[in-house]
Amino acid sequence: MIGFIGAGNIGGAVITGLVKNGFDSDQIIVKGGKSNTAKDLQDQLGFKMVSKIKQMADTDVIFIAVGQTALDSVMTELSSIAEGKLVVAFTGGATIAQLKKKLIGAKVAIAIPNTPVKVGAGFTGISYSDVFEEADKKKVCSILGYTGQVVEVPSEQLGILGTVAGCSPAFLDLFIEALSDAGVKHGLNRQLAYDAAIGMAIGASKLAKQSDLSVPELKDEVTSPGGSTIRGVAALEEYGFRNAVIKAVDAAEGK
Ligand SMILES: NC(=O)C1=CN([C@@H]2O[C@H](COP(=O)(O)OP(=O)(O)OC[C@H]3O[C@@H](n4cnc5c(N)ncnc54)[C@H](OP(=O)(O)O)[C@@H]3O)[C@@H](O)[C@H]2O)C=CC1
Ligand SMILES: O=C(O)[C@@H]1CCC=N1
Repeated sequence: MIGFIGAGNIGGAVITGLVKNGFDSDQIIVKGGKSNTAKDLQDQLGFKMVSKIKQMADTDVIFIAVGQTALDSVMTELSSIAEGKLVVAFTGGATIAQLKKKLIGAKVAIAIPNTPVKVGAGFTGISYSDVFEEADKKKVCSILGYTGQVVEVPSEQLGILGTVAGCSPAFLDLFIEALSDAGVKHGLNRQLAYDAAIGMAIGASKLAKQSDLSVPELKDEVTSPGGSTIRGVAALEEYGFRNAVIKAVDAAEGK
């Protein structure tokens, strides 16, 4: 059995990705918060729910999907049943030391999934505490693997990886929205503009993943000499697109 404490945006996305991609919902126990969010998801996906964390004693892996403000009280409640379990927190800014201190006897890890986990196309960075054995890592990856790629990184790189993969769906959504606005400005209807922008983002990403060419070489393939694309690229650079993206990452990192 696996448990989730919190089923909000990211907890709910991971649970949805698991169940929609074949993980048995009977093997999932969820403890939700104060609102109906977790209950509403249960109505769609059919997992078990409990009202107290101590009722999750039968689980061997627990995912904590609450924010920083709730983390401390959740860990206090979890500590009575944590021994021997694998506990993976999604909480941004949490540290392995912080988890280890409260969850005595548990093997702790921190993971930063991104919202595409919901459709099995996620990218999750994960850092394990030193007591994690290969078999433990395999167990966690075999679960999160239902939701997409899982990549282990040293804990000092988890923050930036979490920003580049975890915050950036919002940045890409902003780009898609802006591209669609531009299409509408030039006469496309809104739906067609979104279909074109989203279809392009999926296709260009798939090409970048599968092609032998590098990302700049793929860009060069689109920019015909004297053509329209290079004029657009030049305008993006003139308005600081690359710098805006780097500054967005700096800001997300608190720098
Ligand atoms: N959103 C994202 O893309 C990502 C978020 N994260 C991190 O995950 C954490 C949560 O973010 P996010 O999902 O966006 O936030 P949400 O507010 O959407 O979800 C948090 C959930 O925690 C629940 N909760 C609060 N207290 C408890 C409790 N004591 N027991 C059980 N559930 C509880 C809340 O329930 P209720 O509202 O019903 O009280 C809420 O549904 C943050 O630290 C964030 O940094 C990490 C990766 C990606
Ligand atoms: O905005 C946040 O804090 C979280 C971390 C990664 C994505 N969302």
